[in-house]
Amino acid sequence: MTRGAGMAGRPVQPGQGPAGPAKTVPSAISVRGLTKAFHGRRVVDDFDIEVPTGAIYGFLGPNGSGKTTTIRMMCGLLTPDAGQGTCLGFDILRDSARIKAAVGYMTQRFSLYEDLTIRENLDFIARMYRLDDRRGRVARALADLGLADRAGQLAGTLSGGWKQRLALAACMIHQPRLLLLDEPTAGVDPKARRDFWDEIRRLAAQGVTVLVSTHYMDEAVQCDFIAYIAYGRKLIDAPATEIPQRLGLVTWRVEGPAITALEAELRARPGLRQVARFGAVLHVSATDAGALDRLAGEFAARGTHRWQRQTGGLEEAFIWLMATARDNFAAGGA
Ligand SMILES: Nc1ncnc2c1ncn2[C@@H]1O[C@H](COP(=O)(O)OP(=O)(O)OP(=O)(O)O)[C@@H](O)[C@H]1O
Repeated sequence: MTRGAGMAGRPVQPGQGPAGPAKTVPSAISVRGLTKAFHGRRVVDDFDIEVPTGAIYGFLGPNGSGKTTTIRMMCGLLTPDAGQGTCLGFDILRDSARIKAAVGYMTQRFSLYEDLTIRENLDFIARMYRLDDRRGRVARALADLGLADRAGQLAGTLSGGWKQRLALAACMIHQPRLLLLDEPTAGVDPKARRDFWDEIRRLAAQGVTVLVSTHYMDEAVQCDFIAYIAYGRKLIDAPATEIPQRLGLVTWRVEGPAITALEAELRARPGLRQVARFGAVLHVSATDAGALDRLAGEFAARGTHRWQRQTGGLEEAFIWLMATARDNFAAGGA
C-alpha cells in the first residue's frame, strides 16, 4: 500500500533501472537477511522488509529487541554481518554516505542548543549540512512548522511540544526522503502529539518515508504498517489494520455497572486473555475464540452487563503484543 495517490509515476531512483513513464514507485527500503551480532550475541536475526515509499512504518517490540539496530542497518548507519538490500535506491552496504545524506533522524532527547534561538538552531543545522540558500531554507522551515512567530525565542524556553516541532524542522531542513523517529512524542501532551502526527502525515503524503521505533500505543496507531520484533526476530509485519486479524485476536466489549469489580473477576479467571479498560468499558480479548465466547456467554447470561463481540482493534493488539513480550536485553542466542 502506498500512501498518497500523487506518488504514482515518480521517477525510479538510481540503481533501480532506467526510469520509464508511469513506473510504479519503488520501495523506499528493501532488505533481505539482515543479521547483526554484538560480542557474539545475535541481536538481529535474518531480517527482511519492504517499506513502501511514503509509508509510516512502526517498529514495535520490547526493550533491547533489536529495533534500533535493525533501523540503523537498513539506513546504512551500521554495517550488517550478513544481508543486503537498498534504501532509497542506494545499496546499504556500498552507498551508506549517500543514504545518510538523504535521512533525517529525530532522537528521543532534544538535541539542539537551548541557548540559541529557534532561527539560530536551524541556521546552525543548515550550515552543518553545507546547504545552499540557508536563509530561504530556514524561513521555509519556520513557516512550514508554524514557528515563524517564534523565530527569535530561545529554544530552551520552548514547551515540550514546540521543542519537538523545532527538532522536526531541524531534521527536515536538508529535505530528507526518509525520516527516522525514535519514540518521537514521549512525554508530550496529547494536543501536541496530535499536531506532531498531523505534520508527519503531511510529510508522508509528500513522499517522505517514515520509520518510527516506539513503545507507545498512540504512536503505533498512527502507523500504516507495523513490524513487531522480539529477540531480534520479526514476528509480525503487516498493514496496521490487519494486525489484530494476524494475531487471531477476538474481542468482546463489555458495558454496565460496577465495571471495576467485573474487571477484577475476569482477571482472576484462569486462561490466557486480556482485559483492557477503556474508560467505563472493558475490552476482553483472547486468541482462543471458543474459550472466550464460552466465557462471554456465561457472564452475559447473568444479565448484569452488555457483552458484544467485535473485531479486535489495533489498541487491543498492541496491548496484547506488549504484554506477552519481556524485555530482551538478557536474551541468549547465537
Ligand atoms: N553498539 C553496541 N554494542 C553492543 N551491544 C549493542 C550495541 N547496540 C545495541 N546493542 C545491544 O543489542 C540489543 C538490541 O539493542 P537495540 O537498541 O537495537 O534494541 P531496541 O529494540 O531498539 O531497544 P530499545 O527499545 O530499548 O531502544 C540490546 O541488547 C543492546 O544492548
